[in-house]
Amino acid sequence: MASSILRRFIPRKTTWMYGQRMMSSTIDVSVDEQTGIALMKMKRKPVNSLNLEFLQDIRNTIVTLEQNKKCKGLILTSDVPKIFSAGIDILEMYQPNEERLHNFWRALQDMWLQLYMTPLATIAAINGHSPAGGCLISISCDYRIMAPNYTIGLNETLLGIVAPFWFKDAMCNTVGYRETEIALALGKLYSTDEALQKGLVDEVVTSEQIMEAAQRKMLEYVKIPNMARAMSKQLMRQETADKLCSTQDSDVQNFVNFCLQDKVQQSLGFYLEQLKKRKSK
Ligand SMILES: CC/C=C\CCC/C=C/C(=O)SCCNC(=O)CCNC(=O)[C@H](O)C(C)(C)COP(=O)(O)OP(=O)(O)OC[C@H]1O[C@@H](n2cnc3c(N)ncnc32)[C@H](O)[C@@H]1OP(=O)(O)O
Repeated sequence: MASSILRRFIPRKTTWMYGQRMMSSTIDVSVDEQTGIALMKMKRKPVNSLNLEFLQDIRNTIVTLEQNKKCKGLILTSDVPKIFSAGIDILEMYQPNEERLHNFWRALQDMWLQLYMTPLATIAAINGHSPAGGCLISISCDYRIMAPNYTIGLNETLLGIVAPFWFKDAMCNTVGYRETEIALALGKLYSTDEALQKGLVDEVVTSEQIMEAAQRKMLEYVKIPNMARAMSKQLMRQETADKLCSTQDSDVQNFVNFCLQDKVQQSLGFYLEQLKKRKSK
């Protein structure tokens, strides 16, 4: 399965395990050993934005769960009200330290490869807004359930930046070429209903029902013989993952060069200002 990918990365250990519970400062995980279903709640306040350490924590958690023989499925959700994840922490890209910027992008790549190719069945219970990197996490799961009145999409162009090819590939694999082309150009944030209509999410239920719906669907997944299910996933996804695996270093360098451009820094600074202004209105 993803073992060729997994062997290449040895994650930093920051997640603690107490019996069936794992904790870090940004993630809460519990494993139900009867059903084989793990629940991971993201809790990096205020908006679950993805910084270097948070990305490493997410990846470590997936690795640890993969090593737990009793765990077959993972439900990802948020503990922050109304926000699944605000995507990449913009402060990682704005006025960055160059070495950290390298490490940050590598951590994002590694987290994505781990999540996208994990042999665990994965369901995103999207209980809040899910722009950009939040959308990437969602579309990297096997199944998506979303609560009403939130938004999801790859809105990078609105920040004056560009979704990398592997975000684009994951989106294309989910909603198709033409929809992705429109979505990326316009930085489209879909409402929950639009997302369902376009196949960006698979199911819509109320916030109150979302965990029950995710558990119900996950029971369907974990009932399937594990190896057959995991190999089918690999069949669908390996080619996409390999595209990044074979170009990880140059992808990091492209990202760093892109971010360090004055124009990009100006756009990010402007976007951050807008976020603050919006808040004070
Ligand atoms: C070659 C390739 C090059 C580049 C590729 C880069 C790919 C990038 C991928 C990304 O993920 S970029 C990030 C995109 N994310 C967004 O655009 C989301 C922006 N945020 C929002 O829209 C909203 O904050 C919200 C998520 C809808 C939540 O709204 P709410 O009203 O509940 O909160 P508020 O806006 O007041 O935010 C609280 C607090 O958090 C800060 N914040 C929000 N999002 C981010 C973020 N992504 N990174 C860092 N900080 C963020 C916001 O400024 C507020 O801060 P403050 O309390 O200090 O004012």
